[in-house]
Amino acid sequence: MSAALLDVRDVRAGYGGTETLRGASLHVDPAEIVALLGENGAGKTTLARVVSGLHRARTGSVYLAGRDITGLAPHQIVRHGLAHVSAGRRVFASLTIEQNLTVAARRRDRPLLAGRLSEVYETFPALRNRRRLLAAALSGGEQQMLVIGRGLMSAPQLLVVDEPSSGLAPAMIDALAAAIRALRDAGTATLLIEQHRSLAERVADRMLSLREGRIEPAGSAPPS
Ligand SMILES: Nc1ncnc2c1ncn2[C@@H]1O[C@H](COP(=O)(O)OP(=O)(O)OP(=O)(O)O)[C@@H](O)[C@H]1O
Repeated sequence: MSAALLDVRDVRAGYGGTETLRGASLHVDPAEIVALLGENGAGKTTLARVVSGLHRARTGSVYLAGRDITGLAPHQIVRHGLAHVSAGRRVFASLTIEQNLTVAARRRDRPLLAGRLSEVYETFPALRNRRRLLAAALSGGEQQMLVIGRGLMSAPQLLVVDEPSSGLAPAMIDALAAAIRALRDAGTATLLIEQHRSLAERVADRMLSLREGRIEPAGSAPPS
Protein backbone atom coordinates (compact mmCIF):
# COMPACT_ATOMS: atom_id res chain seq x y z
CA MET A 1 0.00 0.00 0.00
CA SER A 2 1.23 3.48 -0.91
CA ALA A 3 2.02 6.00 1.87
CA ALA A 4 0.73 8.82 -0.31
CA LEU A 5 -2.37 10.66 0.79
CA LEU A 6 -3.65 10.86 -2.79
CA ASP A 7 -2.48 8.38 -5.38
CA VAL A 8 -3.83 8.72 -8.91
CA ARG A 9 -2.75 5.79 -11.04
CA ASP A 10 -2.83 5.67 -14.80
CA VAL A 11 -6.20 7.36 -15.21
CA ARG A 12 -7.85 7.58 -18.59
CA ALA A 13 -10.93 9.77 -18.91
CA GLY A 14 -12.65 11.90 -21.48
CA TYR A 15 -15.86 12.93 -23.15
CA GLY A 16 -17.48 10.89 -25.92
CA GLY A 17 -14.86 10.01 -28.47
CA THR A 18 -12.24 12.32 -26.94
CA GLU A 19 -9.71 11.02 -24.45
CA THR A 20 -8.58 13.96 -22.29
CA LEU A 21 -6.55 12.03 -19.70
CA ARG A 22 -4.37 9.35 -21.28
CA GLY A 23 -2.72 7.55 -18.45
CA ALA A 24 -2.42 10.38 -15.90
CA SER A 25 -0.66 9.55 -12.62
CA LEU A 26 0.28 11.71 -9.65
CA HIS A 27 0.54 11.54 -5.90
CA VAL A 28 0.22 14.01 -3.05
CA ASP A 29 1.84 13.21 0.28
CA PRO A 30 0.24 14.09 3.62
CA ALA A 31 0.55 17.84 4.33
CA GLU A 32 2.14 18.47 0.95
CA ILE A 33 1.20 21.19 -1.54
CA VAL A 34 1.34 19.98 -5.12
CA ALA A 35 0.54 22.29 -8.03
CA LEU A 36 -0.80 20.87 -11.27
CA LEU A 37 -0.19 23.26 -14.14
CA GLY A 38 -1.33 23.01 -17.73
CA GLU A 39 -2.63 25.06 -20.58
CA ASN A 40 -6.24 25.96 -21.11
CA GLY A 41 -8.09 22.77 -22.02
CA ALA A 42 -5.26 20.43 -20.97
CA GLY A 43 -7.61 18.45 -18.72
CA LYS A 44 -6.80 19.80 -15.25
CA THR A 45 -10.42 20.26 -14.27
CA THR A 46 -11.24 16.81 -15.62
CA LEU A 47 -8.53 15.35 -13.39
CA ALA A 48 -9.92 17.23 -10.36
CA ARG A 49 -13.42 15.96 -11.15
CA VAL A 50 -12.21 12.38 -11.47
CA VAL A 51 -10.46 12.60 -8.11
CA SER A 52 -13.53 13.99 -6.36
CA GLY A 53 -15.98 11.56 -7.95
CA LEU A 54 -17.70 14.04 -10.28
CA HIS A 55 -16.41 12.40 -13.46
CA ARG A 56 -15.86 8.70 -13.95
CA ALA A 57 -12.46 7.42 -15.06
CA ARG A 58 -12.56 4.96 -17.95
CA THR A 59 -9.64 3.05 -16.52
CA GLY A 60 -7.10 3.57 -13.74
CA SER A 61 -7.62 4.14 -10.06
CA VAL A 62 -7.61 6.76 -7.32
CA TYR A 63 -6.54 6.02 -3.75
CA LEU A 64 -7.06 8.33 -0.80
CA ALA A 65 -5.16 7.50 2.38
CA GLY A 66 -4.66 3.96 1.07
CA ARG A 67 -8.34 3.41 0.31
CA ASP A 68 -9.53 2.79 -3.24
CA ILE A 69 -12.04 5.59 -3.90
CA THR A 70 -12.33 5.00 -7.66
CA GLY A 71 -15.97 5.23 -8.66
CA LEU A 72 -17.27 6.33 -5.25
CA ALA A 73 -19.89 9.09 -5.17
CA PRO A 74 -18.70 12.63 -4.35
CA HIS A 75 -20.42 12.68 -0.93
CA GLN A 76 -18.64 9.44 0.03
CA ILE A 77 -15.29 10.85 -1.08
CA VAL A 78 -15.86 13.98 1.03
CA ARG A 79 -16.41 11.71 4.02
CA HIS A 80 -13.10 10.01 3.32
CA GLY A 81 -11.34 13.37 3.67
CA LEU A 82 -11.23 15.14 0.30
CA ALA A 83 -12.79 18.55 -0.36
CA HIS A 84 -13.03 19.81 -3.94
CA VAL A 85 -13.26 23.58 -4.44
CA SER A 86 -14.40 24.08 -8.02
CA ALA A 87 -13.32 26.89 -10.27
CA GLY A 88 -15.68 29.85 -10.58
CA ARG A 89 -16.16 30.88 -6.91
CA ARG A 90 -19.81 29.96 -6.73
CA VAL A 91 -21.05 31.52 -3.51
CA PHE A 92 -24.66 31.81 -2.42
CA ALA A 93 -24.90 35.55 -2.99
CA SER A 94 -28.10 36.07 -1.01
CA LEU A 95 -26.82 34.24 2.09
CA THR A 96 -24.44 35.65 4.66
CA ILE A 97 -20.86 34.50 4.79
CA GLU A 98 -21.57 32.37 7.83
CA GLN A 99 -24.66 30.84 6.22
CA ASN A 100 -22.53 29.99 3.17
CA LEU A 101 -20.17 28.11 5.47
CA THR A 102 -22.83 26.23 7.39
CA VAL A 103 -25.46 25.62 4.70
CA ALA A 104 -24.25 22.11 3.88
CA ALA A 105 -24.01 20.93 7.48
CA ARG A 106 -26.36 18.19 8.55
CA ARG A 107 -28.41 18.61 11.71
CA ARG A 108 -26.35 16.03 13.59
CA ASP A 109 -23.16 17.88 12.68
CA ARG A 110 -24.35 21.06 14.39
CA PRO A 111 -22.40 20.57 17.64
CA LEU A 112 -19.16 20.41 15.63
CA LEU A 113 -19.91 23.53 13.66
CA ALA A 114 -18.62 26.13 16.07
CA GLY A 115 -15.21 24.47 16.18
CA ARG A 116 -15.01 24.13 12.40
CA LEU A 117 -16.15 27.73 11.91
CA SER A 118 -13.53 29.04 14.26
CA GLU A 119 -10.82 27.13 12.38
CA VAL A 120 -12.02 28.57 9.07
CA TYR A 121 -12.05 32.06 10.57
CA GLU A 122 -8.54 31.51 11.90
CA THR A 123 -7.39 30.67 8.38
CA PHE A 124 -9.30 33.58 6.83
CA PRO A 125 -9.72 36.36 9.45
CA ALA A 126 -11.30 38.63 6.80
CA LEU A 127 -14.30 36.28 6.76
CA ARG A 128 -14.77 36.41 10.54
CA ASN A 129 -15.00 40.20 10.51
CA ARG A 130 -17.61 40.11 7.77
CA ARG A 131 -19.50 36.96 8.71
CA ARG A 132 -22.90 38.64 8.89
CA LEU A 133 -22.58 40.34 5.50
CA LEU A 134 -24.12 38.91 2.37
CA ALA A 135 -21.64 37.02 0.23
CA ALA A 136 -22.62 39.28 -2.68
CA ALA A 137 -20.73 42.10 -0.92
CA LEU A 138 -17.40 40.28 -1.06
CA SER A 139 -14.56 40.97 -3.49
CA GLY A 140 -13.40 38.21 -5.83
CA GLY A 141 -10.54 37.32 -3.49
CA GLU A 142 -12.82 37.17 -0.46
CA GLN A 143 -15.27 34.99 -2.39
CA GLN A 144 -12.36 32.67 -3.15
CA MET A 145 -11.58 32.52 0.57
CA LEU A 146 -15.23 31.76 1.24
CA VAL A 147 -15.41 28.81 -1.16
CA ILE A 148 -12.17 27.39 0.24
CA GLY A 149 -13.60 27.96 3.72
CA ARG A 150 -16.70 26.03 2.72
CA GLY A 151 -14.46 23.15 1.64
CA LEU A 152 -12.64 23.28 4.97
CA MET A 153 -15.89 22.81 6.88
CA SER A 154 -15.65 19.06 6.20
CA ALA A 155 -12.23 18.95 7.92
CA PRO A 156 -10.47 17.51 4.85
CA GLN A 157 -7.05 15.90 4.78
CA LEU A 158 -6.78 17.03 1.16
CA LEU A 159 -8.10 20.13 -0.55
CA VAL A 160 -8.35 20.07 -4.33
CA VAL A 161 -8.62 23.69 -5.42
CA ASP A 162 -9.28 24.56 -9.05
CA GLU A 163 -7.95 27.90 -10.39
CA PRO A 164 -8.17 29.92 -7.16
CA SER A 165 -5.91 32.73 -8.36
CA SER A 166 -7.81 33.43 -11.57
CA GLY A 167 -8.38 37.17 -11.92
CA LEU A 168 -7.02 38.08 -8.49
CA ALA A 169 -4.70 40.98 -7.67
CA PRO A 170 -1.15 40.09 -6.51
CA ALA A 171 -1.89 41.06 -2.88
CA MET A 172 -4.82 38.67 -2.80
CA ILE A 173 -2.71 35.91 -4.35
CA ASP A 174 -0.18 36.46 -1.55
CA ALA A 175 -2.96 36.15 1.03
CA LEU A 176 -4.17 32.91 -0.54
CA ALA A 177 -0.62 31.55 -0.60
CA ALA A 178 -0.22 32.32 3.09
CA ALA A 179 -3.50 30.58 3.90
CA ILE A 180 -2.65 27.45 1.90
CA ARG A 181 0.76 27.26 3.61
CA ALA A 182 -0.84 27.70 7.04
CA LEU A 183 -3.25 24.87 6.22
CA ARG A 184 -0.32 22.66 5.22
CA ASP A 185 1.47 23.50 8.48
CA ALA A 186 -1.68 22.41 10.32
CA GLY A 187 -1.71 19.12 8.39
CA THR A 188 -3.99 19.73 5.38
CA ALA A 189 -2.53 18.88 1.97
CA THR A 190 -3.50 20.76 -1.20
CA LEU A 191 -3.64 19.80 -4.84
CA LEU A 192 -3.61 23.20 -6.49
CA ILE A 193 -4.84 23.33 -10.07
CA GLU A 194 -3.63 26.40 -11.91
CA GLN A 195 -3.17 27.58 -15.46
CA HIS A 196 -0.71 30.30 -14.39
CA ARG A 197 2.37 29.83 -12.29
CA SER A 198 2.18 32.84 -9.96
CA LEU A 199 0.39 31.24 -7.00
CA ALA A 200 1.89 27.81 -7.69
CA GLU A 201 5.44 29.18 -7.53
CA ARG A 202 4.75 30.94 -4.24
CA VAL A 203 3.29 27.99 -2.48
CA ALA A 204 3.93 24.57 -4.01
CA ASP A 205 6.29 21.97 -2.59
CA ARG A 206 6.20 20.30 -6.01
CA MET A 207 4.94 21.39 -9.41
CA LEU A 208 3.55 19.07 -12.05
CA SER A 209 2.41 19.69 -15.57
CA LEU A 210 -0.44 18.07 -17.48
CA ARG A 211 0.36 17.76 -21.18
CA GLU A 212 -1.23 15.60 -23.79
CA GLY A 213 -3.15 13.72 -21.14
CA ARG A 214 -0.16 12.78 -18.99
CA ILE A 215 1.47 14.31 -15.93
CA GLU A 216 5.15 15.13 -15.66
CA PRO A 217 7.34 17.22 -13.32
CA ALA A 218 7.21 20.97 -14.06
CA GLY A 219 10.51 22.19 -12.65
CA SER A 220 11.50 22.71 -9.06
CA ALA A 221 9.60 24.96 -6.68
CA PRO A 222 11.35 27.59 -4.56
CA PRO A 223 11.49 26.95 -0.81
CA SER A 224 8.54 28.42 1.09
N1 LIG B 1 -18.58 18.26 -20.25
C1 LIG B 1 -17.74 18.21 -21.29
N2 LIG B 1 -18.12 17.68 -22.46
C2 LIG B 1 -17.27 17.62 -23.52
N3 LIG B 1 -16.00 18.06 -23.49
C3 LIG B 1 -15.58 18.60 -22.35
C4 LIG B 1 -16.41 18.70 -21.19
N4 LIG B 1 -15.70 19.30 -20.18
C5 LIG B 1 -14.48 19.55 -20.70
N5 LIG B 1 -14.39 19.14 -21.99
C6 LIG B 1 -13.23 19.24 -22.86
O1 LIG B 1 -12.17 18.47 -22.28
C7 LIG B 1 -10.93 19.14 -22.43
C8 LIG B 1 -10.29 19.36 -21.06
O2 LIG B 1 -11.09 20.28 -20.33
P1 LIG B 1 -10.73 20.70 -18.84
O3 LIG B 1 -11.77 21.67 -18.38
O4 LIG B 1 -10.51 19.48 -18.04
O5 LIG B 1 -9.34 21.43 -19.06
P2 LIG B 1 -8.56 22.43 -18.12
O6 LIG B 1 -7.12 22.08 -18.23
O7 LIG B 1 -9.16 22.42 -16.77
O8 LIG B 1 -8.79 23.80 -18.83
P3 LIG B 1 -9.39 25.16 -18.22
O9 LIG B 1 -8.29 25.74 -17.43
O10 LIG B 1 -9.73 25.95 -19.43
O11 LIG B 1 -10.60 24.77 -17.42
C9 LIG B 1 -11.21 20.43 -23.18
O12 LIG B 1 -10.96 20.20 -24.54
C10 LIG B 1 -12.68 20.65 -22.95
O13 LIG B 1 -13.27 21.35 -24.01
